[in-house]
Amino acid sequence: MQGLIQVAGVIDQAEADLIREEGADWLGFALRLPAKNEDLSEADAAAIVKEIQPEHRGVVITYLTDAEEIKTFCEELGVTAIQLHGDVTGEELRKLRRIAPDLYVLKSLVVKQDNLDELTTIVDEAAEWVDMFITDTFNPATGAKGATGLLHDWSISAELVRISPKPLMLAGGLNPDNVAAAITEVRPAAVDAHTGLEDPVTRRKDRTKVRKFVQEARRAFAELERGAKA
Ligand SMILES: O=C(O)c1ccccc1N[C@@H]1O[C@H](COP(=O)(O)O)[C@@H](O)[C@H]1O
Repeated sequence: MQGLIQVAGVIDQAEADLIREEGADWLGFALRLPAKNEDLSEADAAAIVKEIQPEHRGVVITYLTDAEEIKTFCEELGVTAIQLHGDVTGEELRKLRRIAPDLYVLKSLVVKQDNLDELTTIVDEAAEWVDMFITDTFNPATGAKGATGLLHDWSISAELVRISPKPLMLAGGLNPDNVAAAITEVRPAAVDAHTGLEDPVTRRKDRTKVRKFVQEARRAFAELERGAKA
């Protein structure tokens, strides 16, 4: 699982193809969000997921918090991984593991200014029931907990990497120009980006940005591994 690259916010088949062609591992589909501002329909997402080959993986990014609803939704879409950005309780995470033991669960840790203690408690309570954590940035101006395009204090994510018994994916404002530095500083198992890979005018993924993001991330992960072996 070390050195994994996810690109989030898939809009359509062409974008999914672009992301796979440029070498990212996982594709994130943002669905069932509170503001109902999804980029694609659930039917379109299911059709794209169906075509994803085993070397890649479709991940649903959502604010759902009810274990039964999450399980049913994943089955409907045909996905085997879910990224939970809502305030899902430990009880629901435990239930989800019980009713969907093969579902790969990522739990978000929303980084604010001074909430390391709060996030540490979430890691302690949730680690048994999830497969990976993802740190993402809170935007106090909008209340958004993901796809903000904003960086957060990487020292918080680095500390969470140190204390977490489960691997951690770093997200929040990553782009081709900062992903290598982020990997070097935080030492995550995975990275993930959405808005930093888009063309600002069309709001679609920019092939050159996705390519450079993947290249830079692969290079930085390889350096980490070399350092770990030395
Ligand atoms: O991708 C989305 O639309 C989304 C919506 C709601 C919550 C999370 C979402 N995406 C996640 O946020 C990170 C960071 O985004 P950005 O790079 O800062 O724009 C993204 O990678 C998704 O995992």
